[in-house]
Amino acid sequence: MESHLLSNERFVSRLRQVGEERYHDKHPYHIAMHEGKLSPVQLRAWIANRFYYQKNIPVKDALILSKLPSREERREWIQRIIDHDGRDGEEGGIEAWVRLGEAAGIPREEMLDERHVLPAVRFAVDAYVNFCRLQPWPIAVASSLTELFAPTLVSKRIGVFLQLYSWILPEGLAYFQARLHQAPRDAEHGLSLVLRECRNREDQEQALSALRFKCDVLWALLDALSLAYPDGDNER
Ligand SMILES: O=C(O)c1cc(C(=O)O)c2c(n1)C(=O)C(=O)c1cc(C(=O)O)[nH]c1-2
Repeated sequence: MESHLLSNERFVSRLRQVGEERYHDKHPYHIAMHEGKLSPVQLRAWIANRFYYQKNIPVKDALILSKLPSREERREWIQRIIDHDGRDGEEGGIEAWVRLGEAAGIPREEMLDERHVLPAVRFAVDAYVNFCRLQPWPIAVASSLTELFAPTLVSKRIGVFLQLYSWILPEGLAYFQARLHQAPRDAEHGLSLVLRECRNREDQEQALSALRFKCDVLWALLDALSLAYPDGDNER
């Protein structure tokens, strides 16, 4: 393996390359979603399973928060937890995701009691939380850098849902709208921390591996959905 430090420019381009190769927008289930080809059953299954990812995001962010060395860094990072958990007067992303489910016809209690969450989805998401629990914080932060690729996709998804899944009530899309400004801010902050902290090639390679691992988490989630909700099977 090469051992020289990558320039910031080269390092960022390697990080982006990970997304180009294996971000979840390349998964057949995701491609079908964005082509309007998912049945209501398949799309509801995606929403109900992604809820388990959403509810665990602030948990993994709290684990990272607990390791950040300075007050300034914690002050910035804590916003991610507030974005998802909300606070008085702000509903937050988890509640917005429940409302997305309701707009798609999934009763609130069915989202909250996790009855639709597939075992492999649970294992993949738990693996992400545990990765952030166990890894050094700059590597855990690197795993969040899928957020570099999310905004373009989420902005496309708003149009896709409005046009191709018009049976979903448009007020359910508030979650995605909020992410359009939250995700670029989070990605920029995360990237600045990773660039600052990864000061040798080994660290940089670990950060790249962390990002590949995270892409695999998102990919595994869609693999599980493909298996449980194959094309042409609208009964479950
Ligand atoms: O809908 C998506 O395609 C998508 C992808 C990702 C991602 O790439 O991990 C996140 C989100 N959405 C998202 O809404 C979100 O809050 C989020 C937080 C994180 C993270 O790892 O910290 N990823 C993502």
